[in-house]
Parts: sequence; structure tokens; C-alpha cells
Amino acid sequence: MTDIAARLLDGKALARSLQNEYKKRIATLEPKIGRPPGLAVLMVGENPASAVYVRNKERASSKVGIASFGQHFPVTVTQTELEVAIDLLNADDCVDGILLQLPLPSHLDATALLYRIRPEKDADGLHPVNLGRLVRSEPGLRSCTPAGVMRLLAEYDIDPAGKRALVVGRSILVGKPMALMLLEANASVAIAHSHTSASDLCDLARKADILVPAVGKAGLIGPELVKPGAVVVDVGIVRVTNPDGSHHLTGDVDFDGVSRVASAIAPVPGGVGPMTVALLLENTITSWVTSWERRRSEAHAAL
Ligand SMILES: Nc1nc2c(c(=O)[nH]1)N[C@@H](CN(C=O)c1ccc(C(=O)N[C@@H](CCC(=O)O)C(=O)O)cc1)CN2
Repeated sequence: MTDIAARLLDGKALARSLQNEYKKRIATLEPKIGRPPGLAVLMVGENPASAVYVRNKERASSKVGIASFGQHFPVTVTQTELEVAIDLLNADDCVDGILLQLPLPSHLDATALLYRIRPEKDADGLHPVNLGRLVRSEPGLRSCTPAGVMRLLAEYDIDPAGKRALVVGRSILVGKPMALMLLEANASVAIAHSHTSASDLCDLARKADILVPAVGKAGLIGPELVKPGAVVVDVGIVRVTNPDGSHHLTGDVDFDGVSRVASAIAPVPGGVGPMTVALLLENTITSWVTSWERRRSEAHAAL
């Protein structure tokens, strides 16, 4: 039998309670604003994992009262067609958040499309204006997965200040913004990546008080890489095909082994994934309120 010592950082439960708060907030503000918040999730092609995530995002939106303006494009869609779709959503006053589900097929330039989304509607926090605000520690829309990790740590009273944190992975979606958010919270942050040697990864990981692997490699982090008492937040997503053809999800961390060494652990599934969706809803609500406030102050100024 598995002897679990670590506290479970339950992202699923926290995401559920955040969604209840969002629902109440929307119900209170909607009569004043005169319309619900709107979110457009753009998906291209038939990637089965993306289809699940997009469905989760749309379901969660509908639960809290966010209107969906999602569009699903065939894998043959062109860059120009997507640019036109983004331009129309940028101009649509009922749409507060726009998200381009990643990855995109290789004939498309994802960066150019992400840059085309108006920063005020960038619900994913991936536009360079929002990433730049993060670098400067200014308010702005923050990338959902790392923001979800920070919220999960806060919920369990884990303060990164003065702690050694190691982020494994340097993607623009998770690794880089994650390192910046931990730095903003006053951790001493290191980043390991594909060019980090196995022995350096081992040294850095064993010194880390907070370990955040975000690579997508099952079993990358075993108990031998974890400092006793460390907090481990698994952000890796690995979709494993079962012998019968069905799938299950796992992360970068050997959950059973690491649970015996760590003081707290966020699992996959049930950890950061649901928090990613919750923070997307939160960003959309923030954009909704901000655009309403902007319009109100413009209307006052025009009087
Ligand atoms: N534009 C974006 N694309 C992608 C992002 C992103 O943040 N923005 N992140 C990942 C996938 N992702 C969000 O899109 C995501 C991953 C996982 C989950 C989640 O809820 N996982 C559940 C299990 C879900 C299931 O398979 O049933 C869990 O971990 O418990 C949500 C969103 C790549 N693309």
C-alpha cells in the first residue's frame, strides 16, 4: 500500500470553489454591465487533447455565466483566415477574451497570431505586452497555468519568499512566466531546460524548496531528485495510451515515490490543469470589468 506523507495540493477542489466565486461575481455585475462576459476559444484541427481542453474551457465558461464565442477551424485553415477571425473578435464589443488553443499545425505562425490579439483581450496572457508587464511586475493579464500555480501555492499558505525554486522547462506558455512569477514572489529562481546536464538537473532539483517541472516527460522527477520536505507542483502533461486504446493522463513526477519525500504535491490530473481553466475564466472576467470601466470613464469624459 502507498504511504503518502505529502499534503495534496488539490487544484480540482480550488478551481471548483473559484468557479463558484466567479459565478456570483458575474451574477452581481451583469445587470450593471448589461451583458455577460464573452470568451472566444479558437481551435484548429482535430488534436484530441486540445479538443478535451477546449471542451473543458467552454463547459466551465457556461457554468459560471461566460458566453462562448468559440470557433473550430479545419486543419487546412490559412494564416489569413485566422487573422481575419481574430480581427473580427478584436472588434466585437461582446468578446472580452480571445484564446488560441495551442499547439497549432506547423503551417501556421502561432506567434504572429498571438501578437494579433488585442492585449486587453489576451485571456491567455501570451501577448508580448502582457508578458512585458509581467517582466516589469505591472498589473496585466497573466498566463493562466503559472498564475494557477501561484494561486494554488497561496491557497495552501506556501510563500515562495526566500525559498529556492526550480522551474524545469522554459516554454513561453509555462516555464518562463512561471520563473518570473516565482521571482516576483521573492523566490530565488533557477531554470533547468533541455541543455541542462543530468547532473546539474539533479543538483539544482535536490536543492529546490519549490520544484515545478513543466516538460511533459513521464517519470522525469523521481524521489531521488526531490529535497525532503520540498513542495512539488507537477505541470507536465503526458497523455498515455493504454493497451485497450483508451488514454490516461500523467505528469512529469513519479507521484507515489515523490509523495513520500515532499511536504506537498500537486498531482496530474487534479492539480494545475483545472487551475489553468479557472484562471482563464478569471482573466476573462477581469477584461470584462476593465473594458466596462474604461467605457464608463470615456463616457464621463465626453460629458
Ligand atoms: N492557448 C493555450 N494552449 C494551451 C495551454 C494554455 O494554457 N493556453 N495549456 C495546455 C493545455 N491546457 C490548456 O489549454 C490545459 C491542460 C489541462 C487541463 C486540465 O483541466 N487537465 C485536467 C484533466 C483534463 C482531462 O484530460 O480530462 C487535470 O489535469 O486534472 C486544462 C487545460 C496546452 N495548450
